Amino acid sequence: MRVNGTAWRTIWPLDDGRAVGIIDQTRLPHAFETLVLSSLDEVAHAISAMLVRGAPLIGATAAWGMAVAMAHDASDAGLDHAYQVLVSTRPTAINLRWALDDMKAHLAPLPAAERAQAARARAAQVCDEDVALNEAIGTHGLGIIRQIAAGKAAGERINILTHCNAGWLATVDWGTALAPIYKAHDAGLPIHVWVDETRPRNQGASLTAWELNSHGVPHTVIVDNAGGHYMQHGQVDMVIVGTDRTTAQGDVCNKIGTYLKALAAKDNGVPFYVALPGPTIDWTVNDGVAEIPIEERSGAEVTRLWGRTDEGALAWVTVTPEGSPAANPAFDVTPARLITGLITERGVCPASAQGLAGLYPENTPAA
Ligand SMILES: CSC[C@H]1O[C@H](OP(=O)(O)O)[C@H](O)[C@@H]1O
Repeated sequence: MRVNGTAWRTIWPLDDGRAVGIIDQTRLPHAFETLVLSSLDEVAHAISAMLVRGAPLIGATAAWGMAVAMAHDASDAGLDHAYQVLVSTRPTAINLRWALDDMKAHLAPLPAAERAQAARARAAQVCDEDVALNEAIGTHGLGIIRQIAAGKAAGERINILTHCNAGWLATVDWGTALAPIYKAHDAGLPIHVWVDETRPRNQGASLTAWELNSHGVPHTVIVDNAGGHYMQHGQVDMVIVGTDRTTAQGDVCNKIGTYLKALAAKDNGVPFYVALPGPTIDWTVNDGVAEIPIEERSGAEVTRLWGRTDEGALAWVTVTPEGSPAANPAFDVTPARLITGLITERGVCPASAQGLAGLYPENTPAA
């Protein structure tokens, strides 16, 4: 995506794959800073500390983490160690395990001397594939937005609510939930986006708003608790969110608060769509609430906020009394029954085993 006229991806190889460059997303929106990750541990920290985040980007970063690791130690022990370090960084987004399993399958059969080059090539392919998947999601999602626009007066604003950040910053490029929005905006449709701030890490207020600002997409940042109110007052034409893991039955695990948005959408007859790239489907689980591990992050993410002071300094502030404990589940699961449709790179389908089987027949067990 372009930032001030310069085309960016969220991650890129350096030093012939012995290092990778990233955008440090913990510094946005107040500072656009890049970092060089030149060791397995630096890559692992970038994922666990959310310098990079978003299911597809976590997978892509892990793939590059394997390439960086192979450049330093391509032995069988080195391969296993790299896998274990990276797979333990964050538990919920299935893209992490998918990418690591993919890399290990490509590398394990090779002689150690060939692994570094093979890892670089496969990691680059994972990134290019992600970009293509997301652009295809954008195209299919644009069709949904056009259908919604057809039901409104010519030129009437189309209001879309999104939660967290599932934009190009959450992927290698294009994004998932925001890809249809970029396509619609670029096609000249009168799009407006309600941006959930998305406590506690404020991926909406800090990242989605920054993305939409950079691309010139009209938007309004709102508190997480305002979405239902706008739906009740006919101010939301559709909801579109991302996903960190979708089950074979169509249950969707996404940023905490997504489930509540889906309940409000159902109650108000607002179409609720999930942008879903194939690698985010976990074909081994069915019941998302029972089976998907929910990451519990530090309570300090709830009790403290990072931002810019009126004097322009970047600082942390504490918003709770000393001694007040805080709980911080990072995701929740939206049951398939609350989802209008899944927007994938292969087309749009119902959130159901049958819907997914129709688009991904190679992954569904024979009847
Ligand atoms: C395109 S998937 C983005 C997905 O990832 C986010 O989680 P996090 O920022 O903690 O990595 C959020 O669930 C987004 O919907």
